[in-house]
Order: sequence, then structure tokens, then C-alpha cells
Amino acid sequence: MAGIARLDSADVDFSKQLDALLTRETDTGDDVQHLVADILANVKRRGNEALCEYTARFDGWACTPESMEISHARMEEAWHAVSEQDRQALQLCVERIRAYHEHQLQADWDFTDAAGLTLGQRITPLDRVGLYVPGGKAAYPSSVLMNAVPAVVAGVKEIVMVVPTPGGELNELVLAAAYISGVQRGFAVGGAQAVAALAYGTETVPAVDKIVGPGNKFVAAAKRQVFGTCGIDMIAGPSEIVVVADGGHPAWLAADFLSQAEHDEAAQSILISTDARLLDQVAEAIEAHLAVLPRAAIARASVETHGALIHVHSWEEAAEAVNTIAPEHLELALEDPDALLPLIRHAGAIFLGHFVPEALGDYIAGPNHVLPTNRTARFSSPLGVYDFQKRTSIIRSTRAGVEAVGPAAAHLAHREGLQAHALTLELRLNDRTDV
Ligand SMILES: NC(=O)c1ccc[n+]([C@@H]2O[C@H](COP(=O)([O-])OP(=O)(O)OC[C@H]3O[C@@H](n4cnc5c(N)ncnc54)[C@H](O)[C@@H]3O)[C@@H](O)[C@H]2O)c1
Ligand SMILES: N[C@H](CO)Cc1c[nH]c[nH+]1
Ligand SMILES: [Zn+2]
Repeated sequence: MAGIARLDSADVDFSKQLDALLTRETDTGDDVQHLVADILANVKRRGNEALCEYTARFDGWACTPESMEISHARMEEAWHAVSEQDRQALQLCVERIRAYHEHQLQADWDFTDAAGLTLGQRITPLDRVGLYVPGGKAAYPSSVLMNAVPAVVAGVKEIVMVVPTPGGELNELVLAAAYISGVQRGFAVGGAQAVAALAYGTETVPAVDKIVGPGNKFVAAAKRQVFGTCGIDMIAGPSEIVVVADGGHPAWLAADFLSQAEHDEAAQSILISTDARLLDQVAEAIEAHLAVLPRAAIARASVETHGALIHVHSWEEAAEAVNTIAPEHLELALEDPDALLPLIRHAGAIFLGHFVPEALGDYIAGPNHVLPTNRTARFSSPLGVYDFQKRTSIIRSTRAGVEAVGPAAAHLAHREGLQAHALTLELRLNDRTDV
């Protein structure tokens, strides 16, 4: 029987137990931070040479500046090499992801106020972005689509992808996904060294304005450390799922629970219910699935180290636990999910009802699967078109406008001791000549 932790909200130290459960070794551990700082410094200083050394060490192949580049022609070749069924599935995903993300496009706006100032906001796409596509334990063509499609919708000029290729083996479906979703250049490198290459640039990899995409703890730590040199989207680390259930098929719930566990030993899966008997049935079904799933070793390590089945005594308690966990994915596998929904404040994506397993969202529903993890859904949002656009403030004034509000600004400038600031205003207030 899988040794999955059982928690009960009636226990006096339940909140302590929940805190302990949520304290996973992530990218903020000292060892990871130091190792990543070294990798970043080396790639920054020695460019391609260090990038290839780390790729040889961590991905196990003799990378060279020439062999690391994946040309657009190579992506096109992969598109034609994969099966018709592959192409159709990718195409359908792209269409659905695009349709969803088009709703996120922001538009310019302005208004003229009573003082006569015209104020507005202008939206511009980023020039060049770097997409991190994970590829250590598994290849993720779906993550290529989730990263690239919103960038294309936003109007980004240049889209560069990095993807680790363990053993130097390119994944054809990843390349096909890159081709169909609008990636222009690719590099077969991953981990912290790839993030460094995108942030600082090397002789081969161009420096980008922003790095987006999920990854393991080394990738997450690297993104955290290069923030400021370039932008980053969020910390999207090892996957997580919380399932809140009041019935349904234990086998379905157990599969949903394991779906994220099979990503990574560091993933986290939690099931919450008011029904203790259902928790027992799901525990049994988890064991039955583990007996046959090919990635059972990873999933078992994940659920035995970070998983939990939580018995609560009211739906309010369930909502409170969810808001504390702030999970990446939340399934409300409930008869009436809409009754609980208003109580949920923190989650990356919420799946409502019995017929929407989280995996539908991973591939094809339309919303992005790059989501905040490790409780950052308290303040962070899914990857979206808005991550590839930036806002610029627009301020326009007539003489009447500066006359209406300039004196108050000049007063505050003097109070701050900034006489040159005040002068810019007073010259315009006192000089009546035309310009
Ligand atoms: N949050 C999200 O939106 C989301 C989406 C998709 C995937 N994910 C997560 O992304 C992660 C992908 O992880 P992955 O490992 O499969 O791929 P990855 O591409 O993130 O990492 C692989 C790289 O990690 C580096 N690495 C591995 N071991 C190392 C070590 N000991 N020291 C230094 N560097 C090392 C190597 O350079 C390797 O190329 C999973 O945790 C998955 O759950 C999250
Ligand atoms: N569930 C992962 C993190 O949201 C994304 C993914 C890719 N492929 C399958 N799943
Ligand atoms: Zn997944």
C-alpha cells in the first residue's frame, strides 16, 4: 500500500501538519541557489564554452555551438515527419489555445480629464522572448504550444526556444510543436545554463527581454536569479494538484491524483473530502493504478513524500485548506462545484465538476498550463498574453492643463527640495509666449 500521509482537520495541530506538508525542497534551498549562481556566473563569463560544458555534464551529450542550434528548417522537417494524427492533435490544440488567449489581448486607451490633460496607456509587445520548454524527465510538446501561442497573439517579434535534449536526442514532436506554434529559433540546451544563455546571451544564443516557461528547481532558481537582467513570467516549478471530492468514481479521482505526481518526484498531489470512506477507496485505487502505470516509480516517490489525503468536516474547512495550499491546479469534483467556488481565492486553474480532469487543461481546453506553483498562486497568475505585452503611460497637456494642475505640482517640488523640477513648471506657468 502506498504510504500516503493522512491528515484530519479535527486534529489540534492540523495547521502545523499542513504547513509541514507544504514545505517541500524547492528552488530556494541553499544548495540549489549556490550551484545555480555558479552556473549563471560561468555562462555569463565564458559563453558557449561553459554552456556546452554544462550541457555535456547534465544532459550527457557533446554539445557544440553548431550542434546546439535547431534551425527553423529542422522544425519544419519534424512537422512533416510526425504522423497525421500528431499533426491534427497539435493543430487542434493550437487553435483552441489561440482562441482562448485572444480574449486576453489588451487595447490602448485614453481619456481627457476636467483639467484638460489627456491621459492614456499604450500597449506594445516585447521584442524578443525566450521560451523554456522542459525536457529532463519527459518531453513536453504541449508546453511549447502554451508558451509560444500567447507570445504570437501578443505580437512578439522574435520567439526563441530552449529545450534540454538528454543524450542529445531531439524530440520530433517538440520540434513539430515549435514549428506549428510560431517559434523562430531553437537551442538544444536546458537547465540553469540555458536560462543563463537567454539572460546574458552567448556567441550563439541571443539575449532576450523576458524568459517564460516552467521547469524543475534548477530552472526556477535560475529564473529567480536572472530577474532584473531580463523579465521573467513567474516561478512555475514542479506540478501540483488538489482534488476536492464528495463522491464520484474512486478510480477517476485516484487517476487525477496521480496525473501530476507522474511529472516529478517533487510534484505534490492532495485529495480533500468530507467522506473518510471515499478517502479509503481512493487510496486503494491509487495503489491499483500504481501497479500498472509506467511512471509509477516517480509517481510513488512523489505521493509518498509530498502527497496527502485530507479528511475535513465541512466544505468551509475544505475551502480554507485550499486557500492555504494555493495550488497550481484545483479540481472541484463535486456534485455542485459552483457552491464551493466563491469560497476559493487562491489557485492557478480551477476545474469544475466530474468531467474535467486536469489533463484536459494540460493539453486542449484552451487556458494556459504554465501556472504558478509552490503557493505563489496567492499573488501570481497563469501565463498569458499579458506576459508578452507591456504598458506605457501616455500624458499629454495643453497650456490650460498645466495651468490647472501645475501650481500644486510646483508646490510639492519645492517641498521636496527639487528646485529644477519646480522650474520646469514655473517657466511654463509664467511664460506667456507661444511655442
Ligand atoms: N508549473 C507548470 O506550469 C509546469 C508545466 C510543465 C511542467 N512543469 C514541471 O516542470 C518540471 C520539468 O522538470 P524536468 O527535470 O523534467 O525538466 P527541466 O527541463 O526543467 O530540467 C532538466 C534540466 O535540469 C538540469 N539538471 C538536472 N539535474 C541537475 C543537477 N543535479 N544539477 C544541475 N542541473 C540539473 C539539467 O540541465 C537538465 O537539462 C517538472 O517538475 C514538471 O512538473 C511545470
Ligand atoms: N501539468 C503540467 C503543469 O501544469 C503541464 C503538462 C505538460 N504535459 C502534461 N502536463
Ligand atoms: Zn500535467
